[in-house]
Amino acid sequence: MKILSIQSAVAYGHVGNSAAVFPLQRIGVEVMPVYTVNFSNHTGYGAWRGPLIDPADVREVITGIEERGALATTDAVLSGYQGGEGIADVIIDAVSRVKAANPQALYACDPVMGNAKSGCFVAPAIPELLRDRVVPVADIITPNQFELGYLTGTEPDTIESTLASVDAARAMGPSVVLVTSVERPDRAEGTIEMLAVDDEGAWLVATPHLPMKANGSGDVTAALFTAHYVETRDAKLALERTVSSVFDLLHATLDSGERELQLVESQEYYAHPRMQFTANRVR
Ligand SMILES: Nc1ncnc2c1ncn2[C@@H]1O[C@H](COP(=O)(O)OP(=O)(O)O)[C@@H](O)[C@H]1O
Ligand SMILES: Cc1ncc(COP(=O)(O)O)c(C=O)c1O
Ligand SMILES: [Mg+2]
Repeated sequence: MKILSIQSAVAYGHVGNSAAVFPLQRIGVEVMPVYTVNFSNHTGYGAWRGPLIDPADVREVITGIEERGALATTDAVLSGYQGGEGIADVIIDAVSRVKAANPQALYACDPVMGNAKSGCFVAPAIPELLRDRVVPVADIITPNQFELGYLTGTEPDTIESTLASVDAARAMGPSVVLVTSVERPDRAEGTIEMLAVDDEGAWLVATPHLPMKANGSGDVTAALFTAHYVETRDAKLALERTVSSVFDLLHATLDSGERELQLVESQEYYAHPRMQFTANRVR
């Protein structure tokens, strides 16, 4: 499998492509990482250095890949943190070029905006661009509950209202929706959930809620889910593999006492997910 992954890069730590590429490679995916920013570290530190990449330069890199003939064998495009507002058009254009070369290819958009705790952490124009231009051309989206609410102008809360928000998102274009960090009021105490919905149904999986918030967990989640879904076209199985790997990665990170994801140390959890959680059909 080959994935064109258009995301941020950081030198220190693991978010964006610096979180997505290695787990994908470890499960055997050929990744073509294209960078939208080249930062020293993620923005959660409050201070960082390094450039946003000019959208024209991002486009050039993709054109160069196209000239190698690689788009015809690209199975998926994955996009995440965009940095500047000019990147949305570059992503949309890349998706149409990949789909022209390989009509079977899927586009997975992780609509990175923020989360319920920190609010929005991207440039002000990005959420609207995602909602109005990018998400409508996606096949798969992987919002957290906060991002799902923004995209659909709803307030997902219970399982019923979250499913209704997912239906609103699916009406915008994407047929597959993975909602991360679902925190419905009536969940089992001490748990956090993830919900995957496609044409075949909807599945919810719960794990213990660990006392931590690691930047990049969403980026690893989006990458693994995309690869597993593209491989199996089975939302339940893709969800169970993803949640297994991500939970063990986060647990190892918590145990380490480090702030950054223990991405490399956790490599066996991607290659051989323990499958310790079962997803339940909710529709
Ligand atoms: N504190 C936590 N405890 C357990 N799992 C977590 C925790 N934080 C994140 N996760 C897992 O990682 C997934 C993606 O993380 P999330 O925080 O939703 O992404 P993002 O960083 O994009 O907001 C969640 O759905 C959940 O499965
Ligand atoms: C440069 C960069 N890319 C990506 C992300 C997305 O991280 P997350 O997976 O926590 O949504 C962040 C968040 O801080 C970031 O600063
Ligand atoms: Mg995210």
